[in-house]
Parts: sequence; structure tokens; C-alpha cells
Amino acid sequence: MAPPKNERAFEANSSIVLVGCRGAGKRTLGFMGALHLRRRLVTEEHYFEKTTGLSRGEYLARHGREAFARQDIEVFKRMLDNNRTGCVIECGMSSLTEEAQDALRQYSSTNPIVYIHREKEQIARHLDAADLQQLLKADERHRSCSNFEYYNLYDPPNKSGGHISGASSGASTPLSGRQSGPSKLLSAREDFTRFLDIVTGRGATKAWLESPFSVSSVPPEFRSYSYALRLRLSYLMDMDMELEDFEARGDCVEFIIDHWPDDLMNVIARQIALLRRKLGVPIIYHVEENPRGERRRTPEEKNIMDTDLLELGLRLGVDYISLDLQRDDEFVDRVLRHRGRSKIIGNFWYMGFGALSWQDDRQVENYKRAQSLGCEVVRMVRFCTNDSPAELLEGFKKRLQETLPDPKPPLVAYDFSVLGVRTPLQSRILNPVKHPDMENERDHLATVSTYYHSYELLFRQFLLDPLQFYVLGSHVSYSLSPAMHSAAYDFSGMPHTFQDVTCSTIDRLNQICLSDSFGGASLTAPFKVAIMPHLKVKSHHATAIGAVNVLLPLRGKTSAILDHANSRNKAGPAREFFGDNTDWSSILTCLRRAISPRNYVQPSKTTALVIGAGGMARAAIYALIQLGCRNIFIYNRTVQNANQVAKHFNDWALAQGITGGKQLSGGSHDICRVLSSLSEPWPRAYQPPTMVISCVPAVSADGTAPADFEMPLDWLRSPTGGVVVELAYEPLVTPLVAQMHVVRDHMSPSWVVVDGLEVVAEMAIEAFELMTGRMAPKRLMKEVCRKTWEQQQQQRQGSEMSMASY
Ligand SMILES: O=C1C[C@@](O)(C(=O)O)C[C@@H](O)[C@@H]1O
Repeated sequence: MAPPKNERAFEANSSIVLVGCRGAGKRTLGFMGALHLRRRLVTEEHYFEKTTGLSRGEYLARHGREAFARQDIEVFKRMLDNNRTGCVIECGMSSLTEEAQDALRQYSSTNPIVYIHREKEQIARHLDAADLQQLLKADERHRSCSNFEYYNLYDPPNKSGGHISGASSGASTPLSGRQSGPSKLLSAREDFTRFLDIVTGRGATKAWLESPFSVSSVPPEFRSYSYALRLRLSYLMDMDMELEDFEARGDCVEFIIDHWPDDLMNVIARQIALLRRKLGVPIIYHVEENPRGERRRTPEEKNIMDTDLLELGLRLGVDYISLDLQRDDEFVDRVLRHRGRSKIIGNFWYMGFGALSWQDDRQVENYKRAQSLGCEVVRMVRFCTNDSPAELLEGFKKRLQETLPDPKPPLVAYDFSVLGVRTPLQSRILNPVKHPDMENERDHLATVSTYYHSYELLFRQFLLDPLQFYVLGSHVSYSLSPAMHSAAYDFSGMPHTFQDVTCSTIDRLNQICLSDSFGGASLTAPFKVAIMPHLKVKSHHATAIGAVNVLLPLRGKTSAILDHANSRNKAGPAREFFGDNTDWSSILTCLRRAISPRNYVQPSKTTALVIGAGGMARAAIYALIQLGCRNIFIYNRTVQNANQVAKHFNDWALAQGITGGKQLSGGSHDICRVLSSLSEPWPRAYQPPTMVISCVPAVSADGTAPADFEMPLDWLRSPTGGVVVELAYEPLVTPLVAQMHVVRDHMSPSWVVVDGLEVVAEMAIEAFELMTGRMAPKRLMKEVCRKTWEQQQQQRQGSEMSMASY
């Protein structure tokens, strides 16, 4: 039995077409998408004008309605035909006509066509009330001529009055309410670019190439243990919890459609968009065949409705489609033909009395069928009324292992009873779990286990080991990392510890790392650069930057990276150590979060300024290069050090074939240049910087006072403002931050300030994920970061006062 041909596996470079009614956000998304995929943006409006020499309005006025309609469809078809690859195409109003929709339908056999829609109230804001209903009805037809759909969730304005750091934590710091918030379109951009990565299939590969130890680079079915958080639509629609509360409660979410409210398709599209935005984990999409609270359906009705529902999941580009292989062949075949890039979980559920036992030959046949249909995961679940000894399931797995050819899709298999899953350890991967506070009596599979309990059990049963993690360096007693990591361990059921250890020699570092229970370390001065020659295995980012700040032991039994990745949380002698750098990626995350659409990076124009020339400045420069910036200026009190760093990156860029955004008269293609004095006017050939990153250490390694940098006014003339990232947080309001507040209040309100606590929390989050391979509870870690910092401040003030009263 061969799997049916996948009719929606488009070439990765096929042009992506965006359709949908006015006000749905196509133009903005098209712009973001083209930048993200580095493609050309073609807009219907502009194409029409370029082709006919007239705008659509002018053409209509000059040639009349009929001639316009003929010309319009002609140009529309030509636009599609002439741009089959390498573009993002934004369709305007023409796509509402029958003829254009036919053309799109044809095009959809080779290209992704994405139907963009959003909350009706948001579209209403752009339209006359009278036209709204009619337009929305017509717009629905876009569903029938597209093969993907994207729900463009509305980004509410930032309520906090613009405080980028700690806004979500609710913590108050001296900066609360003072800073500009992240760009309003930030979440839309993150969501949409992730969606495009799914459509083009570049997501997983990109993550793996970027960082093979990152959480997103190992799909849940290939992790040593993984958990699927079950969320039913009926529950989501009137739960009294916030979706954010479900963060890091599972490796993926299983979204279960067990309820048919009015406007079902749009309700589902919106829920998927919300899950993606708030939780950022892969989604398993499951359509329940016989939902409890809903009416009974005839088999025919069931097939039609459930096919439509599964089709919707595929259109939404969910990561996994759960497909019941016990349904009729035509049903199964259709889903498989339309699978696109979604992975298929082939299910065999035995829900009633008399479920097939694990010893039954038919279970092996079931698995073989899923395997031959090309399912990426096989899920076999049995309801049992009495004891089901674990050995029976083990025996079944062994039988599959010994008798079937490779490749064998990963198996999810467990028994459940009215009390829930028999034991959370029965299945290694995609174990069903719930949130601890979730009242969910409708769901037997999720009534017992939580991610916390299941994971904790692995340690109690000695399948995983408690380990020691560290922050190491000569000035680490102030570090906020121990508090943040410890909170994340407590949250996730890990008995690990995280300590700061002041040390400055490689010998001492070695002593710590060679212990069998060493889990990993965050490194700071003087180790970031000094450790480089001692490490054989480093990420390419660390090599490019010339510094490492996260050290991991490699304990895989083979040299395969996946084996090493899956050996995290286990003790034993390390075969090697791996060095990575999360300083740059944390800076990049913060920049991306804060940059406004007007200041999106354009390689030839965008200019950035980095202050400092140490390890962190190197990471900042690398982040800017990764963001696409090709005009980077460095200012440092000791010019010689700045020259060295500039040379390092100019040589590196040359070797990579990356050249500066501007070629200067001397023919230089350098991407980094040095500013030698604060009194220098901003170089006239360049725009003033829209990204400024201050990397002057809070506490300098030699204990001298940190530099008090402030921007010369001439360097602050960007008409569109920009982002200032301050890495120091001691004090939090550095001279630069204080200056930017004044600039924002009196000169240009479009400057966004990111403070040092935001960046350091991001660093800890990324380090936690690399070290443990588990998703970090980000909100919690950010909250702990601010609270710990405040406590430290209070303690310091307390001890200063008692010193003074002596
Ligand atoms: O700069 C920092 C912050 C840090 O030193 C900390 O204390 O959390 C940890 C380092 O790895 C990172 O590069």
C-alpha cells in the first residue's frame, strides 16, 4: 500500500499569493512576508499601473466599466503567470470576481494561495457599514479558491502605556510606564513569518541549522520524552484561565474539536491563531468523531463535516493532523492527498469494551498500515477496564522493533481507563497531559497527568538525573541567572540546581565541568573568549563571534547530534563539551521585538551603532549582521579595540561574501566602521542610526567605574526614531537610558528603549532551553528576573544605610 500522492507539496520557492477582503491586512503581511523570505513583493495595484500606465481608478474613468473589467482580469492573470516563483503576491479587489477566482483555483494546484481574514469588527473599521455584510459574504468565496488560510489576529495597542520590559510580568521597576512598547505589529510579524515557514517548509530545517540544540530544532516525536497538552475547543471557549497560563505546560498542544458553535470555521481559525501566538508550540489538530455534547450524525454527514474540518486544519498549516485510520478509505485518502507539509499522526483508538490487546496480531497489522501510508507518527490507544500489565505493551513494541523494516515512524502507545492514562511513563513521546488547574472532566485522557508530574516522575524513577548548573566568571555574585533558572526548574519538575561560582581560571572551570553531574554553565568574563581554544565543538555562531557563553556536556552514546541532544538531563562522563553563544540571539530577539515597521532593516540604508568593543559588543554586531544590517558603526573609548573588532567582522564578512551596504570612494566594502570621537559629526554618507546597542559592561572586569555613555545629539537625528538596547542594568536607568527618556518626551516619541533586564532575562531563557532541552516558562523567568533585581537593590540600599549609620 503506497501513500497517495501529496497534492499540496509545492516547490519551496513557489510564489505565495495573498487574497482576502479590504482591511484584512494583506498589504502589511505581504510586506513582512517578502522581507522575511527575501522575496519580491508584487501588489496588484502596482502591477496594474505598471502594465497599463494608469491607476485602476484612472483606467475606469477613462475607458468605462466593461473595458476596465476586461483589462483587469487580463492583467490579473498575467501577474500570476509572470511571477510563478520567488514572489509574494498581494491581490487587491479583483480577486472577488468569478473569473479571478477561477484563475486562482487553477494556480492553487502549483502555488500556495493564502486566504487572509480577521475579526469582523476590525474590517468594519475600514469600511462603510452598508458594504460590510456584502463584502464579507463575497470574501467567504476566497476560501474556495485558496489552499491555505491565515487568521490575522488583531494586535491590541499596548495597554501598559509602552513599557517594553516587564510589561507582561506586571512587575514595577524604575522604568515602568516610561519606555516605549514593542511595535504594535510585532506579534503579527512573528505569527505570520512562522506561518510562512510552515507553508514553505523551511521552519524545522532552519531551526536545526541555526542551533541543533534549540527546543524547536528537535520535533516532539524525536525528543526522549515529550508531552501533548490537550485543549478542547469546548473548554477553550469558556475557560476561566488565560491562554498565557498554559505556557510551557507541554511540548505541543493537541487542539481537539469537540464542539460546533456558530461560525465554526472562523472560530477554529481564530483559536489556532491564538494558540500559536500565546504558546508558540507545535499544534496537533484533532477532530473528535463523536463529541459528547453534540447531536448524533449520520455516517454520510459525519464524513462530509469531518472532512471539511480536517481540511481546515490542513489549510491552517497546523504541524500535525491527527487522522483516524479506522475511518473509511476515501476519507483517509483525501486527507493524505491534501496533507501538504503537515505531519500525519495515524491513529488507532480502541475506545470501547473489548479493545484489541497488545498481543493481538491485528495491532501489528494496524501499525504496518500506518507505516505504509507514510504517517510520520503512529498513535495506538486502548481503553481498558482491568489491569493492563506494562509488559504487554513493552512486548508489542519489541515485536514491532524486531519484525518490521525501517524506517519505523515513532509510536505513541498507551492504555487508559476511566481514571485517565494508566501510567504517564507508558508512552515516551506525546504523552497526554493537562494544566494542573484545569477542570476538564470531559476528557478522560487528560484527567490525571500534568507535564510537571510526568516529568518529575522520570527523575524519581532514575530515568533522568538531577544535575548541577552554574554561572561561572570573576564577577558573578550579582548574577540574576541562579534565581531565574531555579524558578524554571521548580516549574518544570526538575530537581536540578543552579549556582553562581566565582572563578577565573580554566583549571577551576575544568574541575567543575568534569563532574559526572555537571549539567551545563553560563559563562561570563573572563571565560567567554578564553575558553575558545579549549573547545573542539562550537556552534558556527560562537565561532563567528569568537566567544562562547553557554557550555554543555555532550553525553550521547554515538556522535549523532540528536543523541547528544537527547542525553541532556542525564549524568555521566562527558565525551566532549559544546560551546554556544546566546548573547547574540538574545539581542536579536530584543531588537526584533522592539523595531517598528518603519525601521525594518534595509541592507543598503539601515545604519546601526554599537558602543563598546568587548565580547558583548561582538555579539551585538553579529546580531545586527544576522538581522540584515550592513552599515554598522562602533564607538569605543579605546579606539584601538574598536578597530580590532571592526577588522574581525570585516574579515569574517568578506570570507562569507557579505559586503557593506555602501561602497565608499576608496572602494571599501566594509560592513563595520569605527567612530573615533563623540565630537565627530555623524558621517554624511550614512543615515543616522535606527538601532543603538550599548555594550559597556555594568561592572567592568577590572572593577573600574563603567563608562557613562550618552549619545551626541547629532547622532540622534533619525526622523523615524529607532531602538536603543542598553545591556547594563546596574543601575537600570543608565545615563543613556535617562537621556533617551528626555529625547522621547521632548524630541522624538518614536524611540523605543530596551533595558538590560529584558536582555538578561532573554539570555537566561535561551540558556535554560539549550541546557535542558525543555521549553522555558518565559513569563515566569522574566518576572523572577525583575523581582530578584529589586530585592538585590533593596538589600544593597539596606546595607549602605547601615554602613552610613556606623
Ligand atoms: O552576560 C550574560 C549574563 C550572565 O552573565 C548572567 O549572569 O546571567 C550569563 C552569561 O552567560 C551571559 O552572557
